[in-house]
Amino acid sequence: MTDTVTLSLAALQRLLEEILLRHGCSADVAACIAHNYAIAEQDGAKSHGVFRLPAIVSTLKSGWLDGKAVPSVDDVSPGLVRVDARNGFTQPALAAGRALLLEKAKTCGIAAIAIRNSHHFGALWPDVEPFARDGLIALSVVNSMATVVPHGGTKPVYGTNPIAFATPREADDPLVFDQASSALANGDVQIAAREGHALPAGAGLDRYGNPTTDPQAVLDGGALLPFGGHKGSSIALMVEILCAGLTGGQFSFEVDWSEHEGALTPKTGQTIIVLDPERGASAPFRSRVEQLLTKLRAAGQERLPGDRRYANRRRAQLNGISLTRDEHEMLLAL
Ligand SMILES: NC(=O)C1=CN([C@@H]2O[C@H](COP(=O)(O)OP(=O)(O)OC[C@H]3O[C@@H](n4cnc5c(N)ncnc54)[C@H](OP(=O)(O)O)[C@@H]3O)[C@@H](O)[C@H]2O)C=CC1
Ligand SMILES: O=C(O)C1=NCCCC1
Repeated sequence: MTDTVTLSLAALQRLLEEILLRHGCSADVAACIAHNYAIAEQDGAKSHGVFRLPAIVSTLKSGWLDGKAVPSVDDVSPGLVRVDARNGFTQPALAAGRALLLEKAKTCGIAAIAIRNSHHFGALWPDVEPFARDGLIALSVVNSMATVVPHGGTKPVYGTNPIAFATPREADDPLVFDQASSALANGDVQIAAREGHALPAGAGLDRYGNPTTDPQAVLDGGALLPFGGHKGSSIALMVEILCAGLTGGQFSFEVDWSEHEGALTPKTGQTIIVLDPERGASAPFRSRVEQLLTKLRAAGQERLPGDRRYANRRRAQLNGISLTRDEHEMLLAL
């Protein structure tokens, strides 16, 4: 018996959809979330692919997250869409406001969507890459639950607060980066604990505020550090302000699921700003992007953000998505 099971994207998506339907999601929500986690797995986002399904199921069972929520979309101004996810996942809330956001960005050249009362438990690039495929630049931020200390502090206040950016290119796939503002994503700490790997130095603190490379010590009441000291800390601060202050959602430190045993997803907010480069740029935008990327390659940067992910995607499109037998059995059990 082999140690892996290979599935097509469609087959993985169907399996995830069935799990979500069985645990109380509506058909629309199940399809949207299954797509999101299947493409994350396909592109090699191990920390935000099928790995997340047990925690999603446990959260749905706890009653903390509403898998049937119907988002409400509010056309606030020529440049702003607000969406109340009504305690559902973020991705269906984004899908509900997306057409209006695109229309505004095309009309004004710039527009934003501010989503609140929303649970984002996945990777951010699936949110921004499609905007770049529609010819727009997109910048997105999400906050989560307090697991990251501010620079110089010992108590967690921030989430791992990722930021993602996508821009169209001349002929290639969009250029996309998507990164936590902490030294590591919490998902990678969980994977390190499960697999018995040490964390890199400078990523975590134990419950007493001492530096540690033990992932379990970080998970048992410890915390993560921002990447790059005060610089990552300020990015996490900005993410909180854009995701909670602006949207009306909660700061990471306000997330309180204590009355919902088994809850693991953060109810916070997400903001995405999109720009139409055809309206704003002073020179042909896409060729200017290519000039910069050519210069980076010439300067010795062999790998651009997104290269690994696109390579995984191409491999999976040819050969299917490979899950370990344990991962596949975990999904079947759910
Ligand atoms: N929902 C939430 O609240 C949270 C979600 N996350 C998600 O976790 C995922 C992982 O985050 P994180 O661990 O910080 O990401 P990584 O550090 O793995 O990667 C960050 C970015 O840098 C790129 N990159 C990595 N290595 C190189 C390199 N050597 N040269 C050039 N570019 C490089 C990656 O491209 P590539 O993709 O091609 O490897 C990616 O765009 C993200 O998808 C994020 O959205 C994280 C925190 C919270
Ligand atoms: O990996 C992380 O860090 C997180 N991912 C999903 C949401 C919570 C934080």
